[in-house]
Amino acid sequence: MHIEVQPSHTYDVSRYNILKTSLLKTLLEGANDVIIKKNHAVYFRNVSKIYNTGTVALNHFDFPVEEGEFISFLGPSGCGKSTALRMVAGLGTPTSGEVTVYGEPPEELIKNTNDIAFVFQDANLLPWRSVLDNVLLPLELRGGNKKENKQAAISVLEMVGLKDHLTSYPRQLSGGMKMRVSIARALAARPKLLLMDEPFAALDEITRQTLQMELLDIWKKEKMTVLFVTHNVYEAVFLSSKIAVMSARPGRLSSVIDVNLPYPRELGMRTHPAFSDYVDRASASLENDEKRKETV
Ligand SMILES: Nc1ncnc2c1ncn2[C@@H]1O[C@H](COP(=O)(O)OP(=O)(O)OP(=O)(O)O)[C@@H](O)[C@H]1O
Repeated sequence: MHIEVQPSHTYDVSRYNILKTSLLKTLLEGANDVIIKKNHAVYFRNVSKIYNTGTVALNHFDFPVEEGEFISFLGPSGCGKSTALRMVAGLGTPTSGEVTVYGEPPEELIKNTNDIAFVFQDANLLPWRSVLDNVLLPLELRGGNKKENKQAAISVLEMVGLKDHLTSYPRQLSGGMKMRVSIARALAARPKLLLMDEPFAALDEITRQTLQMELLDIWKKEKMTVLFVTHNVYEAVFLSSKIAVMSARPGRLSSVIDVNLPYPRELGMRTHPAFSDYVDRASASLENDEKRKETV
């Protein structure tokens, strides 16, 4: 006999143990193969994506993401990182295979919940709205209590260090500040899953490092799952609990690297030999893939 168990979205240890106990009973009564599935925030199951131009952006991409992880998608330009991320946000569907978020189609969650939020490389702020009003926008679109919405927006703006700029306009902000507003806007509705597509790529190195630290703080505080697209090996190692290295187009999963460096991560960590080892492993995985491609 073969039994599969999918625990509910919210990880509840006591329920899980009761489940295990009753399964054990079943097992003793005759089952011989029990699989307890982990809670998955996102699951790419054998996903392929062929655009109508004929471009194969993803090819049999298979990757589970557990709740609470910080995952980076690392890979060369055009390998399908954004395509994969956009599908998780319900912006595009697989040609074959399946993407689920908390076991459901992402379009359903986008329609019915605030569970998924997206931060793009460009902050995409509305120039005629103040910082506070930009962050309020998605909350207003969802309706709800005006006073509570305002409180929620102010609270996330405090979290990203912008509480003194509520009435400023985007033209008065630096690139780093604009990105902070964009992150605050994504966080305002307290998503469970934050999707980030090269959010720091256009920033100078110092601002990028500061925002990386702040993002890790927020991730820990909010207990979210983060999917983060980057080309940058150092950024991937510094931020991630796990790196999904993708091969050049058509995008496949080339390797998965568990980054077992402790959190909180300090900037000084970048000079540690263990950090360099992970950078070497991720770089080697990217290079091997390039070589494989050349010999095909
Ligand atoms: N809407 C589209 N129609 C046709 N082709 C597309 C579309 N979007 C992306 N592509 C192609 O699919 C491939 C993967 O694109 P994608 O943007 O997912 O890659 P990426 O890894 O995120 O690249 P980059 O790191 O340069 O942003 C590329 O060849 C791209 O040109």
